[in-house]
Amino acid sequence: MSANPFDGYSNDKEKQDEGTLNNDESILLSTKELLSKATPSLEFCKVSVEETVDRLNTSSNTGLASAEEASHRRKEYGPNEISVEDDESLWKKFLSNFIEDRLILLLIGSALVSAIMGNLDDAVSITLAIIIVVSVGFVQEYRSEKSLEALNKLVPAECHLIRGSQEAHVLASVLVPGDLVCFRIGDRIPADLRITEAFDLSIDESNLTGENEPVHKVTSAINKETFSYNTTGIIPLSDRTNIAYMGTLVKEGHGKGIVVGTSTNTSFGAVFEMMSSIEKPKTPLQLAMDKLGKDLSLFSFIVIGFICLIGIIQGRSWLEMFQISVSLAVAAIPEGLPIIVTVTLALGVLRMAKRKAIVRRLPSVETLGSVNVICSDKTGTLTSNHMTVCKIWCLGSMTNKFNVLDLQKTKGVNFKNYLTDDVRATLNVSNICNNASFSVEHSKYLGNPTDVALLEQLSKFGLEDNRPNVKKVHEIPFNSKRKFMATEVFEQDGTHVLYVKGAFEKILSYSNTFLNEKGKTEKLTEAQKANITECADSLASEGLRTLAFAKLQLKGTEPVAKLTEDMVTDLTFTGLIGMSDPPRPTVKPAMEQLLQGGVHIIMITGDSESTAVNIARQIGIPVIDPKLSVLNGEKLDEMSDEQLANVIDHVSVFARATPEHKLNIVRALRQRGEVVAMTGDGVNDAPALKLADIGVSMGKMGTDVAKEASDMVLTDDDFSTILTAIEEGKGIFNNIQNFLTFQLSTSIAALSLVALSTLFKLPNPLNAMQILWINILMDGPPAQSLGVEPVDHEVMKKPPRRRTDKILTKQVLRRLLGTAACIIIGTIYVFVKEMAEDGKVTPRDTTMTFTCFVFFDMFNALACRHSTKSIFEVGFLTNKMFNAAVGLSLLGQMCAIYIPFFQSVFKTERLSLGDLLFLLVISSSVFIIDELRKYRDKKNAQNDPSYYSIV
Ligand SMILES: Nc1ncnc2c1ncn2[C@@H]1O[C@H](COP(=O)(O)OP(=O)(O)OP(=O)(O)O)[C@@H](O)[C@H]1O
Ligand SMILES: [Ca+2]
Repeated sequence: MSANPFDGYSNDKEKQDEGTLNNDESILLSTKELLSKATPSLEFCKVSVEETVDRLNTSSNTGLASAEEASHRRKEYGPNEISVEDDESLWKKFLSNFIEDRLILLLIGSALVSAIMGNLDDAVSITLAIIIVVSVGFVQEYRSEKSLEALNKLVPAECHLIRGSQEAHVLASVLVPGDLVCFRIGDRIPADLRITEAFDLSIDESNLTGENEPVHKVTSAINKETFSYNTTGIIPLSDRTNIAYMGTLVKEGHGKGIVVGTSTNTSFGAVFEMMSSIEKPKTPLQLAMDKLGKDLSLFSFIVIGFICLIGIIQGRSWLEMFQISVSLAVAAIPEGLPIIVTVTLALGVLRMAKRKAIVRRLPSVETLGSVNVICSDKTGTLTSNHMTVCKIWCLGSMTNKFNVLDLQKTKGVNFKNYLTDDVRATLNVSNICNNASFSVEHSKYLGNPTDVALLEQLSKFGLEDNRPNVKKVHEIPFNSKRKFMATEVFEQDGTHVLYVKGAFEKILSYSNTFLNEKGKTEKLTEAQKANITECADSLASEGLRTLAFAKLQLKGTEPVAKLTEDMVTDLTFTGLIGMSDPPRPTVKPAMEQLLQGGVHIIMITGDSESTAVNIARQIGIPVIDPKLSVLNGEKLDEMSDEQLANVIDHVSVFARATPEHKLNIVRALRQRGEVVAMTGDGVNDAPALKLADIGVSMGKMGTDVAKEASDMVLTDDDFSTILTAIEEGKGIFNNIQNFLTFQLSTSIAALSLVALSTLFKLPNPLNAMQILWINILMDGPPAQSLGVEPVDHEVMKKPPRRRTDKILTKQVLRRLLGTAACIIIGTIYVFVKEMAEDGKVTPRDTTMTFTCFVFFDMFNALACRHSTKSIFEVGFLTNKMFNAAVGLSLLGQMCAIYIPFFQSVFKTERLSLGDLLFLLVISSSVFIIDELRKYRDKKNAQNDPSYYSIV
């Protein structure tokens, strides 16, 4: 659906098996050539960092010198955006509609035949009708295109830029060659970069190369000789290991790079241009509508063929039969159906965007109404991921869990007095083992929120950022699987130290000594370890995220050759820090509503059990018995998939979960046939977001990786927006059912009317032009306006729709057949009555029949605004577009019977006021009968609490 340059195609989405095309392989094959195009990354991967800096006249520390320089370059290279121009002109598109539709061609043919036979009147009217039919279709198609285009602009890409030694968070479109960009785990690369700094960096390039394994990236230049075997002399993309490509995702570590190529000068730009020419696969609903359309066409063709045959056997005029048949075909075949569905979906999605939920893949709209399990991660989704350090605890100076340094309660206290050696050391580890950085522009720290919180509290103790005074040589970056981070540095005096911070169980299991309040290292006894664990648990059960800090004196004056995880052992524990991250205020009420609607909610978090349970209770996720309702990562590891599937019903909190656990949980749920929504913000959520039926990510604070993997982005980061989205999703579905009821009943009525009159040897009650006009009502504005009916909030009371439920349910079919029957009987009655008066068919008779049908249709549309509620409950004024569409249609009908020119086109006559009133009374029957049905259903369902809509 998207033409967003930063929205790559996913190539491993399991949910694509639902009938949508997965033609990635062919895309990749055909893009191979494009990718070997010589982009700047090819030139720069062969040269050193220094030379890159030189050639682009920039700096690998401070970036481009000034904003003037940048704007100068921007003039030369243009903005870093990829847009696809549609070069076909509107006129061409409009004209092509006349030739592409075979039925329209037939109509044109019949107009020509009429003209040749000297029947100029007919020829003119048919031509006019054709122009109107095509124009209405064209306007709708154009609207659908425009609204789809608007969808693509909803999620702009951002990046972390250093320019003139100032750091800032900016839109990716401002980048120019020479700019210095920082990126870390979870980010999307904003342009083609020559990497200048890399810490354990690996990047997922699958959307460019199709290779699923992330590529390890380095800073050193590529040696030309190594690739001499390649006849073209072009180094393959996957071998340019010092280049970070635009649109790829950082899977591990962090680094910096200099922009070498922007917009179309990147490899992604080349692929994108090609990709945008490929049509997006249709959604299951659209496919179902296409199929329905085809089935109906076949059916109508058979009926029309039959009518035509009988008519000719009866000796009616060839030309008249031909015209009637073709117009009937135009009318009865709901060619407008798929397009109305698309417009309804697209408009619905735009409406959702206004309510802060951006749908990235159209099919999710259909799934929203069926969600019955929501898995949510905690940090950043249920909480705001804005951490504040609350408590510090060190073994030496505080000894037990009742004695904790509380940074919040003791206001007005001078914390400098509490700087015992172990507290100081803990703060120092939290400072050095940290990747957040200060942005002057935003006057705050940017980076991982945990890291940011740790730096923010230093000033309370009168401490400054000590990182400029040490030399960092290696790092093991934090990730959710590892759950710790380690930094190897040389202090100013040359001491060689490893600083470590992370989940307290981890750090504690790697420690065998601790630092006491005097700064002496002591052996850590089992009892003391138990004491630390108890204290960490006590902090966590207050809902605090609890980290442990430790260090290790390293030997030697040279950096270790390679810093690996197994070197993180025999650590000296320094202390614990607890940070608060309170739940978002809107989460609790949203949870209540979801639970009421029968949705099962599961929290899956990387945080500890106690923290998770505390937060779960705060937001109203039921944790009745922690033994049954809470599972942690270790226990999960011991379980088979089957065991997991068996217990999952009772579990509401999963703690210490790794990304794989999150994935397994979602998989287990889906295997049980549940429709799962997963919400998340972090890199650790991405795989599960992808697998879930609907992945929902946070737009403001969420990582690019999570957004990329998700189907829907919440731009306000507010969990309760999911409710809105589900509501809209259900509403859209109802609207589609409603206009289907309207369209199909009209279509069946028109078809049957002509068929019956032919069968009973009556003259045709409607002529070709009249049928075409009815077609415009049926396929055009009135039908479309039913698609924008505002959502009824009560839709949330309805239980989730089953995945397998059809759109045309028995109830819908029964309803539309009933309506059609009513219209047919009413119209035939009027026709026969008029005809009986003088014994032959006069223009007055057809005018009465024609107007009767149109009035019927308008009342039918009114009845179709809601499937179960009376229009008096829904309100006559709640859908403005509907009133406008119906008003216009009626005005059109009046023109058709009162204005001489149109009278000659439609072969009509003026009717008296009495006639109109008579027709209104007859045609309102369809509306009254439907109101009675609604009343009866409501009465019958009075005792059913979930009753909202039986359709
Ligand atoms: N920057 C960091 N450095 C070191 N350790 C960290 C860092 N951030 C988090 N941790 C530790 O790792 C644990 C797991 O973090 P992880 O990112 O997997 O999940 P989370 O963010 O706590 O929760 P959720 O999955 O709900 O978003 C945290 O509870 C914390 O103890
Ligand atoms: Ca998270």
